[in-house]
Amino acid sequence: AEPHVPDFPGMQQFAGRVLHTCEYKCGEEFAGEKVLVVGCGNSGMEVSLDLCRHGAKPSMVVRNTVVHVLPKEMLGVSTFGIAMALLKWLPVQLVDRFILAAARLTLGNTSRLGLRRPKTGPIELKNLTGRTPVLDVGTLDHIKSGKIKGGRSSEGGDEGRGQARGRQGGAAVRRNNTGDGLQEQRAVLAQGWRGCLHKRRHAQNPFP
Ligand SMILES: NC(=O)C1=CN([C@@H]2O[C@H](COP(=O)(O)OP(=O)(O)OC[C@H]3O[C@@H](n4cnc5c(N)ncnc54)[C@H](OP(=O)(O)O)[C@@H]3O)[C@@H](O)[C@H]2O)C=CC1
Ligand SMILES: O=C(O)C(=O)Cc1c[nH]c2ccccc12
Repeated sequence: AEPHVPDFPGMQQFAGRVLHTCEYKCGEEFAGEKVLVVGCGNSGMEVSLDLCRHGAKPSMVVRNTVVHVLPKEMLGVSTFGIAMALLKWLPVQLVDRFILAAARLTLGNTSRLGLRRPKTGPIELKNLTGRTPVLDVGTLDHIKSGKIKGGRSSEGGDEGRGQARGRQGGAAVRRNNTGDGLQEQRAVLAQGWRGCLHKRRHAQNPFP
């Protein structure tokens, strides 16, 4: 797969350096800097957390705010492992209900952070559309405490996916709508990858 760097119009207007998550190594070099992170998939969440831990000030821009965030582990056991084990005995819908109850207990109500859950459960949704849940490794805590700022890209949202990707990403970078008016010095694009996996995922009807 290849890094997905949409060729969007706002990119030229962004004064700082832009890099893709594949070029991102460690948050150390970003210490003290405001950094824009575009995309809230697993990479965007992990990069934001790493930046935060290294004293940078990440702001995330999110296009599709309807997403399942699950704890990566529950009491030290991988959520994915638990889900797979339960699926041997129980139907998908029931395992989804269990996972969601556990997520609610450990992460709280994610919609208060602007991340609303899809109506379909995480495993069923994965089976239907290929969209994987976002596995939280501590990023949500920093979003809650305000150390990681969140903003929604101005255009589009939960519909108009696919074709409009580049344009919306442009708007996201241009707008810098995360609060204090200070321009981010650098942006990390966490918009995923282009490859066979991507094509397969978007060939089917996207959620909902
Ligand atoms: N520890 C782990 O388990 C990890 C797993 N991974 C996996 O690797 C794969 C790739 O992950 P990742 O690199 O995060 O990519 P993903 O495809 O999972 O996430 C990309 C994110 O960028 C957004 N995005 C894409 N294009 C645009 C655009 N033009 N404008 C604004 N937002 C945009 C997507 O939003 P939208 O939903 O709107 O399309 C989505 O939130 C995934 O399967 C992921 O689960 C990656 C890192 C760690
Ligand atoms: O991104 C990964 O590594 C996953 O395994 C994602 C995933 C797919 N289905 C799940 C059910 C519960 C927890 C994680 C996943």
